[in-house]
Amino acid sequence: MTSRPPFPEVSALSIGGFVRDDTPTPEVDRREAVLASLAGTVRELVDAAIRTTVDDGEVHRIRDDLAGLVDRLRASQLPGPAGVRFNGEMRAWNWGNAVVGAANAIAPPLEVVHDASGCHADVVLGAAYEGPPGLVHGGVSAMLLDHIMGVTASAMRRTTFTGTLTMRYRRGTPLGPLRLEASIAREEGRKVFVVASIADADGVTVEADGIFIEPAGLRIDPQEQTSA
Ligand SMILES: CCCCC/C=C\C/C=C\C/C=C\C/C=C\CCCC(=O)SCCNC(=O)CCNC(=O)[C@H](O)C(C)(C)COP(=O)(O)OP(=O)(O)OC[C@H]1O[C@@H](n2cnc3c(N)ncnc32)[C@H](O)[C@@H]1OP(=O)(O)O
Repeated sequence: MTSRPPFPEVSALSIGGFVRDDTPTPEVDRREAVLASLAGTVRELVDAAIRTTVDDGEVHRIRDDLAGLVDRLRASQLPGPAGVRFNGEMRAWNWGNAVVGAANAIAPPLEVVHDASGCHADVVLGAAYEGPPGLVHGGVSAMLLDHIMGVTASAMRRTTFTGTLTMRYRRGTPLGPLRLEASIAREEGRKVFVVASIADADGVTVEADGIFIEPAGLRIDPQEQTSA
């Protein structure tokens, strides 16, 4: 769910839990589309469950039907979470990610676009993301900003973790269409300082700044990269 700038090839097979997986990109794309289709319907289910007013008996019948579907999905499962994988073309996939995971109905999902100044994303948040009445939960705002800021800091060419994240909630963020923007303010060694915001049609609702750190052990040595 992330558009990709060019990424230098790395020779290492797996780095810090990021798993090198040589599934060809067309096969990754095909499977991702299948799982995204399922997640889209599950997302509809979440919204429908929150907002349903059908009677109790119907709720119980639907629950029983859904339990059967869960059993069918459980027929073949990964042993743990989906993780992050990438192939030799640096096609990365993190289908369980809480913010952008294609297979994760909890993720809005955010579709992050890299632009000249950093990253942006347009997203529509519905009833599943509510905190105060009609407004986005503050933790959800922080989660989405953390992700887009992390992606901005890493620019898909290095791995960065959130070190410190500071939020300023200027006014309530209404559920509905929103725009997130993030850019790098400055860098100091392994520290990347990122600023970001969420805005609705009337302007900025949340501002954030954060320090994202490239862990020493995950640093990609430019000498290790090849252009072949
Ligand atoms: C490699 C190939 C991979 C290919 C993969 C391709 C694509 C990837 C695709 C998808 C990626 C998916 C998702 C990623 C995107 C977004 C995710 C959102 C971000 C997150 O959700 S991420 C989870 C939450 N995050 C954590 O779980 C961090 C836990 N923590 C740690 O892992 C360490 O704690 C760490 C790394 C933070 C530091 O560890 P460290 O050992 O490197 O740090 P060290 O002590 O050496 O300090 C070095 C300098 O940073 C300063 N410093 C240290 N800590 C600081 C802090 N907290 N705040 C501010 N400054 C700090 C020092 O003061 C010093 O500064 P100075 O040099 O000036 O003295």
